[in-house]
Formats: sequence, structure tokens, C-alpha cells
Amino acid sequence: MPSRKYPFHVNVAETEDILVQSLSEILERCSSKALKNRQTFRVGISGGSLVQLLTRALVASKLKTDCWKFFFCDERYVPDDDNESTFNAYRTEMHAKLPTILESQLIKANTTISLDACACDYAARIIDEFGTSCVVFDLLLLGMGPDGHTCSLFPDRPQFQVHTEQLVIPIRDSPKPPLERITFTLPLINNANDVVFVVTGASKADVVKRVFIDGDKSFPSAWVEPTHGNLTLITDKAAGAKLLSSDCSTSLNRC
Ligand SMILES: O=C(O)[C@H](O)[C@@H](O)[C@H](O)[C@H](O)COP(=O)(O)O
Repeated sequence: MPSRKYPFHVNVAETEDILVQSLSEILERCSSKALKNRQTFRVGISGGSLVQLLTRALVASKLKTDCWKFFFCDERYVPDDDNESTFNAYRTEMHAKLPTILESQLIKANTTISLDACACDYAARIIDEFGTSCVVFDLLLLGMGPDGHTCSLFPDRPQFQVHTEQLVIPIRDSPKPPLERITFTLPLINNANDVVFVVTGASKADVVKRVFIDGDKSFPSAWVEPTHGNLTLITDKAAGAKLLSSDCSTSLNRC
């Protein structure tokens, strides 16, 4: 494993129910820690399978979420009511299963303006919500694709490594459709108190090992290295298969 300057935890969950339970526990721990000091718990969320998994974790946890705000770690540059919109996916899923979460708690991007303006506007919205440009999320929930992308930071794209002051950047050439997106930058991601990857499916087994065990920096996910927070990896059995068979299995939690 690469030497790390931050706490790193791994859970390989035997079943999807156990994975959802791990996620519920993280939500409970991070929200209660945040709400001890402040009135709002601020969490960054991602699309893909996380939409259903997070909704299930929230339903199972029965946590009170009225002081929570949900931000989008990345968003596809499509109208709000488009089937491709991550905001729309959460709105639909939560509306049906978590009716106490109001749409106003989902801080969405304005995709009616130009792509550049959309990224700037979303950064301004975040700064406004935090009341400072030194933005520290309480929790970021990230997915990872089989190509090692996370948020909308894709391999072989120069943007993902940049040392930028920007919190949110536009992406015009995403290899995964749609082409145009906005995404949190690495400095914003790495400034969070807790960053949690939730990765499922056998197609990710190899890249999970290459990112989290080998620390292979050709994958954007391997650049997620919290400066002061914790990094947690939760996988299902299929995505974590090569972790369990590697020499590092003794340092992993199986649950
Ligand atoms: O905008 C997107 O294209 C998705 O949000 C995408 O980035 C997703 O988060 C990962 O590909 C992991 O998705 P799965 O967990 O569904 O594999």
C-alpha cells in the first residue's frame, strides 16, 4: 500500500445490506460530529449507483435530515428535468422514499447558463452557503468508474491534476456521455473532513486494487488524498475481490 499521511479505512461488505448499513453508520457519525459545532451538515453527493445506495442508507438510518444540505460533487450539464441529470435522479428517488427532504436542501447547479458560467456560479453558491471561500465539506460521497474516474475527473484529461484555486471547473470532453459537465476540483475534494468512496461491481475489482493498494496515479481517484480528513473505501464483495486476495487483506475490514 502507498504510505499515507491521512487515516484510511476499508470495508469490504459481504452483502449489499451490509454495505448500506456501513454507509448509514458513516452518515450518522459525520452528521453528529458536524452538528455538534454547527447548525448545518453539508455533504457532497455523486451519481450512478450511489443515488439508490444513499437513499437506502438514509431510509434505513432514520436520521433527522432537516439540517442537512446536499451538494453535487459533479453534475451533467443538462436541464434539471433531463433523465441524465444527477439532481433529477436524486430528486426523483428521494421524493418517493424520503419525503421529508425538501428540494431546497439539494443545492443544484444552474444549467440554464453557459457551461463556464454554470461552474463559476456553482462555486459561488457553495461559497455563499459556507460563508467563506475556505470550503470544508463535512462529508463527500464519491463513486468510481471502471476507468478510475471520480466526480467528473477522467483519466488522460489534464484538468484532473491541476493545482487550481477554483472549487468547480467545467468539463467539455468527458469520455463518458454527456460530454459537458461541471465537477469539484481535487483541492476542494481533498479539503473535506471525510471522503468516502462507495464502489460496487466486478468490473471495478482491478481498478480498486490499482488505485487504493498500488496508488497508481494514472487514475484520478488515486489523487484523492485528504489534507486533514479521513479517507474511507466501502466496496461490495465483487469490487473488493482483489483487495481480499492481496497481501494487504490483513489490514482490511470484512463485514
Ligand atoms: O455522472 C456520471 O457519469 C456518474 O455520476 C459517474 O461519475 C458515476 O458516479 C461513476 O461512474 C460510478 O458509477 P456507478 O457507481 O454506477 O458504477
